[in-house]
This record gives sequence, C-alpha cells and structure tokens, in this order.
Amino acid sequence: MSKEIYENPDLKKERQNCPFNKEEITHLLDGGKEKTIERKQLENYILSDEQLKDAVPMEYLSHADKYAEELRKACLLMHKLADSPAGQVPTLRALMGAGLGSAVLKEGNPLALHYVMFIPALMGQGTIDQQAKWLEKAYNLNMIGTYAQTELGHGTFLRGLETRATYDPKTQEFILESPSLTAYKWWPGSLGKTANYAVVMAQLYTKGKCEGTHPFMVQLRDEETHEPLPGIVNMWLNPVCISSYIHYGTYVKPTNSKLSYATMVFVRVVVCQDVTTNLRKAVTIATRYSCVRRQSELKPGDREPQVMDYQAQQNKLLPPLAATFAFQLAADHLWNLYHTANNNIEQGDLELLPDLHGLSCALKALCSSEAANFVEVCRQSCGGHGYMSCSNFPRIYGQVTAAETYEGENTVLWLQVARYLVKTRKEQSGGLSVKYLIGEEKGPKTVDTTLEGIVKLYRRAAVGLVDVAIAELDKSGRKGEAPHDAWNHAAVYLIKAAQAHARLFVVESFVDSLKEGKLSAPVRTVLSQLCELFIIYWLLERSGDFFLCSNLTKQDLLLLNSKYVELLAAIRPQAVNLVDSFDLRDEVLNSPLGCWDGNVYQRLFDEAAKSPLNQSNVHESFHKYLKPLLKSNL
Ligand SMILES: CCCCC/C=C\C/C=C\C/C=C\C/C=C\C/C=C\CC/C=C/C(=O)SCCNC(=O)CCNC(=O)[C@H](O)C(C)(C)COP(=O)(O)OP(=O)(O)OC[C@H]1O[C@@H](n2cnc3c(N)ncnc32)[C@H](O)[C@@H]1OP(=O)(O)O
Ligand SMILES: Cc1cc2nc3c(=O)[nH]c(=O)nc-3n(C[C@H](O)[C@H](O)[C@H](O)COP(=O)(O)OP(=O)(O)OC[C@H]3O[C@@H](n4cnc5c(N)ncnc54)[C@H](O)[C@@H]3O)c2cc1C
Repeated sequence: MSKEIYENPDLKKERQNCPFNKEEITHLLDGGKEKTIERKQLENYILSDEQLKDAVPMEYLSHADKYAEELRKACLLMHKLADSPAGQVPTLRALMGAGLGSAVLKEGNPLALHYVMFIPALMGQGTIDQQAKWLEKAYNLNMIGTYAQTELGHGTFLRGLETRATYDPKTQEFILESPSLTAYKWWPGSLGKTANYAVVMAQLYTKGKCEGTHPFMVQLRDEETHEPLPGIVNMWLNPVCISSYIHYGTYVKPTNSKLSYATMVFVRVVVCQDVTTNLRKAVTIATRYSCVRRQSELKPGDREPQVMDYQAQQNKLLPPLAATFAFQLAADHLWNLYHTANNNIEQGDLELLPDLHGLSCALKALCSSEAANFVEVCRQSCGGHGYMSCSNFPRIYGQVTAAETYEGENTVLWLQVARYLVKTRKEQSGGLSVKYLIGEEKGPKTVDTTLEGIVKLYRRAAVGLVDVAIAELDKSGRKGEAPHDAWNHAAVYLIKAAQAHARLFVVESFVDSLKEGKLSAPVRTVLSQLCELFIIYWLLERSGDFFLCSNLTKQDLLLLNSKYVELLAAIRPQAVNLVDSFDLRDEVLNSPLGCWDGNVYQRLFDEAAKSPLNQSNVHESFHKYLKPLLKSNL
C-alpha cells in the first residue's frame, strides 16, 4: 500500500487554489522549460547517488575529517561529470555554486577554485600556446589549480602586493619570491592541501623596473607525491608568466593594464547569481516555517495564528522574497553584458570594460550586502529554531557574508563604482550606465507614486547623488585639497552615489523584465506586486536619498507607506506558492524548518538525535569533571 505522504495541513491549505502556474515561474528563473528539465535531471542524477550522502552530519566531524569527506565527494562528483545528463559546463556551474553543489558539499568544494578562478584565469589571460599547454591538462584534472593573489599584508591594494617575479634574461626564467612574512600568499582556496598549481599574482620586475602585477603559472607540489616543491616557502620556482608581455627579454606593455583584473570581473558576475541562490534558500526555509509555526494570540480567544499572519513577519519576509526576483533578473542582465563585453574584448574592443567593471562591482557589492542582511532577517524570523546549526541558516549566512569580502571588499568596490560614475558624469561619455547619468529626468521634480513615477525617483537619486559627490570633490578642490584627500573626504557621498546607482540598475532590470517578459496574466500580476513592493521598500528604507534629490514630500511618503502595507497583505496568500516556484529540493535546502512537507517538529527531533552527545544518557565527561566538582563542596 502506498505510504501516505505527510503534508502539514497549514502548508496544504496555503497551496490550495494557487492563482498562477508555479512552473511558469520555475521556467522563468531557470531560463526556460528545457533548462528546468535539464536541472531536474541533473539533480536526480547527483542526489540519488548514495555515495554522495553524509553518513553523519558534517558538523560532528573534525576539521581534518570534514576536509577528507568533502574531498572524497568532490572527486566522486568529478568522476560523475563525464556521464552528466546536462553536459560539462552546466554541470560544473551547478556543482560550484550554492544550489546543487552545496547540497552535496556542505562545508565547501575543495575543487571550486580550480573551476571558478584558475581555469577562467587561463582562458582570459593565457596566450594561445599557454592555453594549448595548460587548459586541456586543467580540464582533464591532470592538475588542480588555484588563484593566489591575496597576501597576509594585502588583499585589496593590488599595486601593494609584495610577491616579486624577477625576470632573468640570461636563463629566461622568472624568479618568484616572497620577500617578507606579509608577502605570504594567504586566503587562496585549495592552496593549503589540494592544489598543485596556482596562478600567482606578482609584481613583475625586469631590467630593474617594476612593471606592476602580472599573473604567473606556478607549480606548487610534486604531481606524484603531492609534496611541496623544494623551496616552496621562499619560492624559487620555475613559474611561467601567463600572458605574453616578455618578448625576447623586452617587456611589452599590454594593450590594457586592466586586463589582468579580468578574472575578478568574471567571479563578481557569478557571485551575484550565487548569493541570490543562497537568498532563495533562506527565504524558502523562513516562509514555509512561518506558515507552519503557530505562536501567540492575534485575536483574543482564537487559536494561535500562523506567524506569517503577523504584518511584522510579512514585513520581514516579503521584501527578501521580492529581492530574489530582483537580484536574479539583474544578475541575468549583468551576465549578458559580461558575455557581450568579453566577446568584444577578444576582438580587441575594450570599450565596454569600464561599464562592465562598474556594474559588476556595483551588483556584487549590492547583492552580497543585501542578501547578507536579508538572510539574517530570515534567520531571526524563525526564532530559536532558526539559530540551530541544522536550520542551515548559519551556513547560508557564512556563505553570503564571505561574498561581501572576497572578490573585492564591498567598500572598495563601491568606491570603484563611484570612480567610474564621477568620470562618466564629468566626461558625459561612457557606455551603458551613461543612460542613467545623461538620460536624467528633465522637467519638474513633482512626484507621482505610480511604478513609472517611482522609477523616475530612483533615476533622480542616482544622478543627484553623483552630482552631490562631485560638488563635494569640487568644494575640497577649491579649498586647495589634493585630489586624493578630496576623494577620501567625500567617501561617504561617493558610496551613497554608488549604491543609488546600483539600486537603479536593479530596479530598472526588474521593471524592464516584466515589460519584456512573455508572462501569463496571473504570473505578471504577482510579479508586478513583488516588483512594486520591493521598489517601495527600498525607497522607504533610503528615503533620505530621495528627499535630497527630488520634491518627495511627507505626504508622498505616507501614501507610499500605505501602498506598501497593502501590498504585504496582497502578496501574503501567495508566499508559499512563490517559494514553491523556486523548486528547491529538500536536499538543497538542507533544513528541517524548510522541508516541503512542513513536518518540522519531527525532523528537528530526528536531527537532534543524530548528535553524538545524544548517543548515551550520561557523557563520560560527567565522571571526569562534573562529579568531582559536585563532590568538592566548593
Ligand atoms: C571552466 C568552466 C567554469 C564552470 C563554472 C565556474 C564558475 C561559475 C559557476 C559557479 C560559481 C558560483 C559561485 C562562485 C562563488 C564563489 C566564488 C568562489 C570563490 C571565491 C574565492 C575568492 C577569490 C578572491 O577573493 S580573489 C582576490 C580578489 N581580490 C580583489 O578583488 C582585489 C580588490 N581590489 C582591487 O580590485 C583593487 O583595489 C583595484 C580596484 C584594482 C584598485 O586598485 P588600483 O590599482 O588602486 O586601481 P585604481 O587606481 O583604483 O583603478 C585603476 C584603473 O583600473 C580600473 N579597474 C580596476 N579594477 C578593474 C577591473 N577589475 N576590471 C577593469 N578595470 C578595473 C579602474 O576603473 C581604473 O580605471 P580608470 O583609471 O580608467 O578610472
Ligand atoms: C572566504 C574567502 C575566500 C577567499 N578566497 C581567496 C582566493 O581564493 N584567492 C585570493 O587571492 N584571495 C581570496 N580571498 C581574499 C579576499 O580577496 C580579500 O580578503 C579581499 O580582497 C579583501 O582584502 P583584505 O583582506 O586585504 O581587506 P582590507 O582591504 O585590508 O580591508 C580592511 C578594511 O580596509 C578598508 N579599505 C581597504 N582599502 C580601502 C580603500 N582604498 N578605501 C577605503 N577603505 C579601504 C576595507 O573597506 C575594510 O573595511 C578570500 C577571502 C575570503 C573571506
């Protein structure tokens, strides 16, 4: 007899009479029906493999055992890659990120850097000959690489990196050395125990002159024994300069000194998608749990309500729910820009590189910081159970907050965006973003609180805050301050301008996607409600920016507040159906709070029972420590 599938009655009720086709949203997020089919096939292919399941929860293993277990599974995944139903690159993309990858490798993928940075560095910066030599070896996993740029003393300031690569024209070799403790490469993933090669960023010295940071291929470990090569600490290795700037002993300047930064742009672009996947997981867990959890008393004498029925809970969870769509659509736009710019760069056309740099910094900083804040709100919305390790919130939060630092610490990236905006605004030149800066809203600054009217407010804030920052820079300049001091003294304004520009890009992406998208009426309705909720939410959160740059009044704000709470109530009935549309399997959510069937309490209990401490009534430490204390009559 088929086993009755349990479904929490509250969740079951939430799912009744869904007014839109959930699969239509699933296909939208996957990039089409075929992509959804491919993703589900790949998930079944990977998640059905018993060898990829954890015998015990990872949190109960030692550090070394965690590493060994993750490496075992990562290597098994690579063996499965060849037979993957989705093909190599889509499978790798799925296995390297926060979705399917983290369902199997919960503590991290020891091979991630090989695919996320090492191979992209070879593809983006190696010469044809170098690619012929290294790419096949890397693709065939006959070598494991990482990307070693950050040092103990420097991560942000690349011009301050201390690792030196000195070219010896006699031997036609590069001598790599770490001249000081602070020059030690620190942080590169896989560098400690896994990688046997690395792309090492070092200051190139030739004929006594420093030519700045360049990438070098360096072998770290013996390919047979995996022992570090001799002198690995004070590297005197046989590195190869990736990219051909030394021709017959003479340094040839690259067409563009910024190309060596290209790898970082790629990762910043994919990070936007990755933090959005993590945010989708957190929102799904918190939303389902908030419809299962009943607590307190809303109406005197009534049954305890679902906590999702508190407006305060809706205010916590519906903006992040809306953000998952906003960030996904913006990340899709950025991904398309990346491909266009990259194809142009391969033809020698670098015109879009500043736009790509500006927007990738903006979106990476915005999505990672907003996702980190929203994930913490989701965690808090689940009360005590949200604090448990098994809720998966601690791991998700650790992953999204890491993204605020790696691939460019967010503040540094905001200032890069500001540098790009100030330059673009002053020169009235540049590409993509210029439409925001030049196409500024003309005419009276009266406010209308329609969707179009609100988008115009975002444009006014984006342009207006750049102008405020420029005015600050000019004021400092008139006082005789040097440009670098003026820049530092305007940092607060510059960062606000950068953030307003990033928000405008996300808002425009969301609105434009709804205009362009071929959506059914019910899906368009619910996504439009989410879009309006989100852009009003951000406006209310940043109302100072809008007061500064438009004729927004207190009356307008009160009206927008009313609209906001109306939208909370309108979207609330569809919250579970919307997160169901993400189609995140329980194994990917990896949380008893967020499981599809809502059987939360039994799953929490089962998880707690897995703890080694719960394998006996009295732990041995009682006899060693507690009992003597109890007898000691202190
Ligand atoms: C092979 C198949 C692949 C399959 C799939 C693989 C992957 C994808 C799929 C899934 C992956 C999913 C998720 C990934 C998840 C996580 C990622 C994994 C691991 C993360 C590991 C982390 C790695 C790292 O952190 S690496 C180290 C990163 N470090 C940094 O980013 C340093 C940040 N600092 C800087 O960038 C510098 O401070 C600076 C910005 C360069 C400033 O330095 P400075 O010299 O002072 O420059 P400026 O004077 O300010 O500017 C000079 C000039 O240059 C321009 N510029 C600066 N940077 C760039 C750039 N990056 N691109 C272009 N142009 C740049 C700048 O605008 C200025 O120009 P101007 O003079 O014209 O104004
Ligand atoms: C999980 C993780 C994985 C990583 N993986 C890798 C890897 O695989 N390979 C690799 O090479 N690196 C890696 N990194 C290192 C990472 O790239 C650096 O930590 C990052 O670039 C920040 O640099 P930093 O640590 O020097 O911070 P710092 O720049 O020292 O930041 C400290 C403070 O100084 C501020 N600051 C610095 N410069 C400025 C400025 N110009 N203006 C204003 N404020 C400033 C920052 O905003 C910050 O508040 C990883 C880091 C993490 C957390």
